[in-house]
Amino acid sequence: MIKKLEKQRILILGGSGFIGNAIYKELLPYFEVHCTYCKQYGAFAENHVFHNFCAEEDSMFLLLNKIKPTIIISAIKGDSKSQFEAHQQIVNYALLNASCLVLYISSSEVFDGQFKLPSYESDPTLAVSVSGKFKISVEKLLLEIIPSQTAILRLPIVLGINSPQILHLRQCIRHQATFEVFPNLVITATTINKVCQQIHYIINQTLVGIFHLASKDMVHHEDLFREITAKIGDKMPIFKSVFSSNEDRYNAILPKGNKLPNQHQITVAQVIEECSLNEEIISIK
Ligand SMILES: NC(=O)C1=CN([C@@H]2O[C@H](COP(=O)(O)OP(=O)(O)OC[C@H]3O[C@@H](n4cnc5c(N)ncnc54)[C@H](OP(=O)(O)O)[C@@H]3O)[C@@H](O)[C@H]2O)C=CC1
Ligand SMILES: Cc1cn([C@H]2C[C@H](O)[C@@H](COP(=O)(O)OP(=O)(O)O[C@H]3O[C@@H](C)C(=O)[C@@H](O)[C@H]3O)O2)c(=O)[nH]c1=O
Repeated sequence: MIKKLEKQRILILGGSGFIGNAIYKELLPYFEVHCTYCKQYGAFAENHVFHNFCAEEDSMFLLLNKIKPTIIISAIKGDSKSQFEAHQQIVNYALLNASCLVLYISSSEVFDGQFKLPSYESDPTLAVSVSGKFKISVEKLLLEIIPSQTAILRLPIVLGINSPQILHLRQCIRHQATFEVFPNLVITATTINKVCQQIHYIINQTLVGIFHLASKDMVHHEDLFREITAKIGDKMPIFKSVFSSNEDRYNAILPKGNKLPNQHQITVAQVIEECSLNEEIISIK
């Protein structure tokens, strides 16, 4: 039995989601972990460590004072005003609890307004999408007010054998359906297993700052999915190439100034390998 670190109590906002639930499963054997869900009552209402929280209806202040977390991981979706207000409550709570660590799951979308080059941790953010601008606003809120308690975890597209994207790809292969790819989009990628390992390490080391939890090399979006498909088997979906410009466009975040140790890094080849594990393993999982 792995000894739980009694002192830490973790609250995962969005613990019913793809990323949040994977983090929950990763940390559960080691820490006291609480999660929130919003609409997925069926799956989580009976679980006593899952608390119903929808940002536009419920009070983050009450939730935080009920759970009294020492680590907060924000993995909720949405780019509304209520999500921002919820994060303002998180900041107020952290100001009163100086040892509380806040991990914010951000995204490569914070750089979707500049596409000439890949982006590094210290590059100025620039977004054109609503979600990218929203994430920048939360990053700024946390970094300006509680910088010594904040870890900004920027993620690229997160894959893995049970990830929504790969399950969608397998469906498109099975039913010969169209799968959208971007031939001139240069991205980085990662897997949910690697993200969970990295977040576990960041918590154990109580690291703060900005992290690009992405592959250390880049790939064209279309090539990534074609290579995964080729490794899965000899059937293909109908790849629908979507061109948004003639020359290469980057939406790639690279780790550089804040790298984790080698064993916590990942390459595109490793992402492809992990995503193309055969289905038998999926059924065991
Ligand atoms: N998936 C990816 O590849 C990447 C994701 N990210 C970011 O990670 C975060 C989580 O993404 P992902 O796990 O894929 O998303 P999911 O849609 O799988 O999960 C979203 C979570 O947020 C909860 N939620 C939805 N609406 C609200 C609301 N109004 N108030 C409170 N909680 C709400 C959901 O609860 P419920 O389902 O119970 O309603 C769920 O727990 C997002 O911020 C996303 O931008 C960043 C980069 C890549
Ligand atoms: C849909 C779309 C995506 N993209 C880019 C964005 C991203 O780098 C890559 C994959 O986007 P998808 O929406 O297909 O991936 P997907 O995994 O569906 O979406 C995730 O992407 C990451 C980056 C996030 O930040 C998450 O919030 C989530 O949006 O393709 C475009 O350039 N144009 C588009 O029209």
